[in-house]
Amino acid sequence: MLLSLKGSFPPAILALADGTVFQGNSIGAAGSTTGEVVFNTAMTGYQEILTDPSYCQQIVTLTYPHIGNYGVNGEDIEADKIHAAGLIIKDLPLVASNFRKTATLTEYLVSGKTVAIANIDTRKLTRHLRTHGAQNGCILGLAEGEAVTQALIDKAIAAAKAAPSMSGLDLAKVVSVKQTYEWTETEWKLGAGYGVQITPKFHVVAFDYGVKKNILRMIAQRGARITVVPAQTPAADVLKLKPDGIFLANGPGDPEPCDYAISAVKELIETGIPTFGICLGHQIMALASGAKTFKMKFGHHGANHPVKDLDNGRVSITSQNHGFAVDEKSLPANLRPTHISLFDNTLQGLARTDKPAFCFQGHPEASPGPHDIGYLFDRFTALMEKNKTEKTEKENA
Ligand SMILES: NC(=O)CC[C@H](N)C(=O)O
Repeated sequence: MLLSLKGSFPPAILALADGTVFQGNSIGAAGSTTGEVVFNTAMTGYQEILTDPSYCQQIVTLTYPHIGNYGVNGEDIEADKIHAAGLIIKDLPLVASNFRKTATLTEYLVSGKTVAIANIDTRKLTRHLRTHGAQNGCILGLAEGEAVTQALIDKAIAAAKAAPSMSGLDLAKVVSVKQTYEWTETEWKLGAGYGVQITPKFHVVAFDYGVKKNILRMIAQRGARITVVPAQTPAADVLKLKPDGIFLANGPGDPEPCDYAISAVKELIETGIPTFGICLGHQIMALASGAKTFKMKFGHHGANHPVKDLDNGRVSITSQNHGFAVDEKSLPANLRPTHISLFDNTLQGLARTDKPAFCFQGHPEASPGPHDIGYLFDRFTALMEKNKTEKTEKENA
């Protein structure tokens, strides 16, 4: 199976910045791409991963060996285009089968102009990244009839070395929407597809730092209409929209240079409007509260990460995708740890002790991944409900 596949796809080169070279086959667009090479251990969800804006300028290697076996469809997207800079896999099965399939993975990668490489020893590559840390890489996908030469290998290594470091990169404002828009779509149901929120109780303003659609769906499902605003929207403009709740989205890059977001969030939390942050949003909330973030060695990317809720000892299996984390030693007195990773004890959740604001480092919307920690969306709704009731009582008093 693998032999026939190898014969039908042109060669490709994967070079890491430290000079390590792998050779495989090009299964996406021909051409070259660079980015930070990270590994993701999820067994399914390659389409959601490719379209997750948090993967902007990252090349994703999937440790699950068979990728592409259920093709792609029009529903499993987390954004309107592929955001990952490239894809690295082991085996592309010859047959893709699923009742929702509209195209094969290869067709999707080619139409999305995404460079991808298959037939790579992804276990070896992952061990390398775990030992030496995430690093920049380059995939060179050759055209039909082209052959690998030492000059091309040298070119790929040079491109990997020249790629910008993820530390210090503000990518939230790059991927963010430029215009405000309204969102009412709810969660997917078998046989019915996505629904629409027609009787919203709450109005949520969501900062788009690179938001995944399933987050918006899960908030809408719980009774909200959402106004999604660009990453650089000032706090005053958000307040004009009279939100019942504020949501801080996930997003790519380093949170530290996002000074516009940090100052807007600082101001908004002070107003007492319930605020919930996910991933980059979690890091921004921490920075806005006075904590610090740091770059991890190889980050957390997968759908099998155990996280402990420190309030009740409950362990959830969670979806994760981050390369930075909040430094526990830097927490101010009004920022309380609520969750930790059981893989490496890094911080996974925080809550303000003085304001109705909390955040989570992993991905409660999963997509892909288990739904164990979906209760955080209910917590956000409960905070909005409480705040609304208190406001009405005050007005009526
Ligand atoms: N998924 C995210 O929001 C990622 C946040 C941030 N870019 C990180 O890598 O840590």
